[in-house]
Amino acid sequence: MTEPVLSVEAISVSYGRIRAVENVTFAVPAGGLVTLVGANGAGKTSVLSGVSGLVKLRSGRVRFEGSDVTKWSAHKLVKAGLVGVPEGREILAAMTVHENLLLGGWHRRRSAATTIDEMYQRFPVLAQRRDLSAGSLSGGEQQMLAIARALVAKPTVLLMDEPSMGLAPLVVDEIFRVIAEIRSSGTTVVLVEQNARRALRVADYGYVMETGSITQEGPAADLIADQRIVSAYLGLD
Ligand SMILES: Nc1ncnc2c1ncn2[C@@H]1O[C@H](COP(=O)(O)OP(=O)(O)OP(=O)(O)O)[C@@H](O)[C@H]1O
Repeated sequence: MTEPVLSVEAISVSYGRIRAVENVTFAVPAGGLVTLVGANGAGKTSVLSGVSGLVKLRSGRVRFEGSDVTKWSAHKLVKAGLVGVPEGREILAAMTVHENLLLGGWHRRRSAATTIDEMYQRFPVLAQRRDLSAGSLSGGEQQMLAIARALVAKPTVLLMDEPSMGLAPLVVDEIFRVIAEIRSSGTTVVLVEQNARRALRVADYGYVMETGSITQEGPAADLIADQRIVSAYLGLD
C-alpha cells in the first residue's frame, strides 16, 4: 500500500480531567474521502482539533506527507496544506464575503487572487454577494463561504467539521455535492459528520466514534450495508 497522506497514530486529547479522545488511529490515502462519524460529543471535533494543531495532544503522533507534524502549530500546518473548515463555519460576519476569502489566502499573497477568482466561478452565489457582509448570507451560503475560504489556502487535505449542521435538506444536498466535487478535483477530504448515513454515502472509508474511541471501521459501503451498525450508530435517515 502507498503511504497515506495523513496518518493519525494513537492520539489522545484531554481537557483538564475530561478525556475527549482515547487512542484514536486512522489513515487517509491521498485523493481519498474518509469520514469520521458518531453522535454529538463522541470526540470527533476534538480529533480534528488535535490533528490540526488547535489543541495539544496528550499522546500519539500525526504524520502528514511523510513528516512528523505532531508538534507543528496550526498556522504552519495550514501553510503546509492541512486546512480545516471549522464547525459552526466561523466566518467573520462583519467583513465582506471578499474579505473573508482574502483571509483564507493570508499566506499566499498575490497568488491567492487567482484562486479567489476560481472560487467565484465555482460558487457564483459568492460572486453575487462579494461586497455584502458575510453575516447577511444564509446558513448554506455561509457554509459555502467557509468551504471556499479553506480552498483558497490550496489544501492538500481538507478537514471538514460537520458541514451539514443546521442546514435545510436541500442545502445539505448541495453541500454534499460540493464535497464530492472537491474530492474529484483531487483534494483529499476528511469529513466529520453526525449525519452518518449521508457522510458514508459520499466517503470511501468510514470510522465510527463512540465516547472518545473508534469502535468500528470499514469501507463506507460495508458500514452502510451492515444492519447492526445502521441500527446502533446511524439512526434513521
Ligand atoms: N474545550 C473543551 N473543554 C472541555 N471539554 C470539552 C471541550 N471541547 C469538547 N469537550 C468535551 O469533549 C468531549 C468530546 O467533544 P467533541 O466536541 O470533540 O465531540 P464531537 O463528537 O465533535 O461532538 P459535536 O458534534 O458536538 O462537536 C465531550 O464530552 C465534550 O463535552
